Amino acid sequence: MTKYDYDVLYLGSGHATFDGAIPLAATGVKVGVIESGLIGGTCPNRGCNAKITLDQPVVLTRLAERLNGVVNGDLTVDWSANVANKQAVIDGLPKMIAGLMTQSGITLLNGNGVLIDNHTIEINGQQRVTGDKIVLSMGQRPNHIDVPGTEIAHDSTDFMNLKELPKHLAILGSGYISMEFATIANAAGSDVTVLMHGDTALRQFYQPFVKQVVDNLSTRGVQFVPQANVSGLEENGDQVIVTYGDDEALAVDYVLDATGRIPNVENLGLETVGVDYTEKGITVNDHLQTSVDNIYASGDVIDKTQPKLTPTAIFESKYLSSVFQGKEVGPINYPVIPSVVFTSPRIAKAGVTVEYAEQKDCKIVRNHIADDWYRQVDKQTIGDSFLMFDDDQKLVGATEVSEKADDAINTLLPALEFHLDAKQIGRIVPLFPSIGASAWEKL
Ligand SMILES: Cc1cc2nc3c(=O)[nH]c(=O)nc-3n(C[C@H](O)[C@H](O)[C@H](O)COP(=O)(O)OP(=O)(O)OC[C@H]3O[C@@H](n4cnc5c(N)ncnc54)[C@H](O)[C@@H]3O)c2cc1C
Ligand SMILES: NC(=O)c1ccc[n+]([C@@H]2O[C@H](COP(=O)([O-])OP(=O)(O)OC[C@H]3O[C@@H](n4cnc5c(N)ncnc54)[C@H](O)[C@@H]3O)[C@@H](O)[C@H]2O)c1
Repeated sequence: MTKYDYDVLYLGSGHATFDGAIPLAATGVKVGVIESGLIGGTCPNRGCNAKITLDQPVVLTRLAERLNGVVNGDLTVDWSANVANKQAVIDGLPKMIAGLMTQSGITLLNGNGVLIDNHTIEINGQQRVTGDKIVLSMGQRPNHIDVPGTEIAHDSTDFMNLKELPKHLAILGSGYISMEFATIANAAGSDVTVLMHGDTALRQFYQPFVKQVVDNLSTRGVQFVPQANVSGLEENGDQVIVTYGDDEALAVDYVLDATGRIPNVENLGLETVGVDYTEKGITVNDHLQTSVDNIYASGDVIDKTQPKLTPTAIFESKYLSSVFQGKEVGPINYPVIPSVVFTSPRIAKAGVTVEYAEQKDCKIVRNHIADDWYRQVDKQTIGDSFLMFDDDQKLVGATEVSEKADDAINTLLPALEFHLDAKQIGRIVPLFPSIGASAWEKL
């Protein structure tokens, strides 16, 4: 019997918590989860699930565009209906996730938690609860650009809730959110200007592929302003004047600040308790343990080299769950974590990058996959992939730009993660015809 209220107490209820906390509680471990906002956190409520629902009509209109003449009639995206559909898809998720948690025996505690000592969290300055072990999984929040008038700009959550599409939209930054939302807004008819920080969009992805996406968006009317150096935002009636560059000004109806996300580490008592952190998040060792022995961290709030994505948060929460069940004693051993930007076409990647492979003299195979007969079924014209192999001819990296890049990279993950050799690859028989078959035949 523990002398604490809970064996494990989590701060935050996103993927960094619930994927591991649910199986943990199901084993009889006493688990509490403190959440100040919507249960489930960013991904289901204002991230992945919401965004991919808004993106679905883009996929459909692009498909209809490619098959024009085979399919007749112009498709248009109704923004308000798209937002309403998104809401209908995600509305039930907090309740569903809360149900899974409580059914497994987790106690949900509503409110803002602050560490008082290494075993105690105070909720809303009133109730105090204790845990033998504490897991910090507070995630991140949107950055606000540091210029006069920054409060006029909106974040991705605001944007996804807009009832009406802005006629002219300015997006600050050219990372994931900027490029995905530029794609969605442009397809729905908005006049989009992307004000870039430097010269490159989507720095984490292979730049020749990024160029194909940027060029495609440009032909569709999206304006990209490199080195924009935004210096201020000012309201002018219904419009916002964005000043940038050498005294240039742009009048728009709406500004989306997509200049990154910052970890939630302030005003949480971390200093009081002695939990170390940097501006990139909480410092952990290879057991996801913070500088305080009984306090762990999981998900986006960690300062780490792995991408701050849902699959990483899920893997970390499951790892901690195993540690707390006494199953796993070794350090965390991250698998290959893929990433994708849901533009149209999409860019996806996993394993070593093309640049790394070039430096290391790996064998690099380029495939112009738009030539594949299966990609011609829906008339894909943009489609390239690079496959990187080590000296033993084993796949160590892959990246693709295409409408189906997410499916193609997903399908290659077993080869990457388990270093499959030619004989093992020969034992994989994908469904035919499929993206899987098309991807495996290149190995
Ligand atoms: C617009 C957008 C689109 C995205 N799309 C994708 C995608 O397509 N694929 C992908 O893999 N990733 C995507 N991501 C990233 C993904 O959402 C995150 O990596 C993931 O949600 C991280 O989970 P987490 O549990 O670490 O943090 P979160 O889900 O952010 O959960 C943290 C929780 O902690 C709570 N909290 C914070 N402080 C306190 C406190 N003091 N007391 C109580 N509760 C607190 C918060 O309210 C929140 O609910 C996207 C993100 C955004 C913003
Ligand atoms: N498909 C996905 O998996 C997906 C989609 C959306 C978000 N996410 C996650 O959410 C995170 C946040 O997304 P994001 O797009 O906000 O961040 P990001 O890090 O991808 O991009 C931030 C952009 O803002 C620019 N920038 C930074 N400081 C600036 C400044 N002062 N002025 C102007 N521009 C500036 C950067 O150069 C970059 O282009 C991502 O890093 C990712 O972890 C993932």
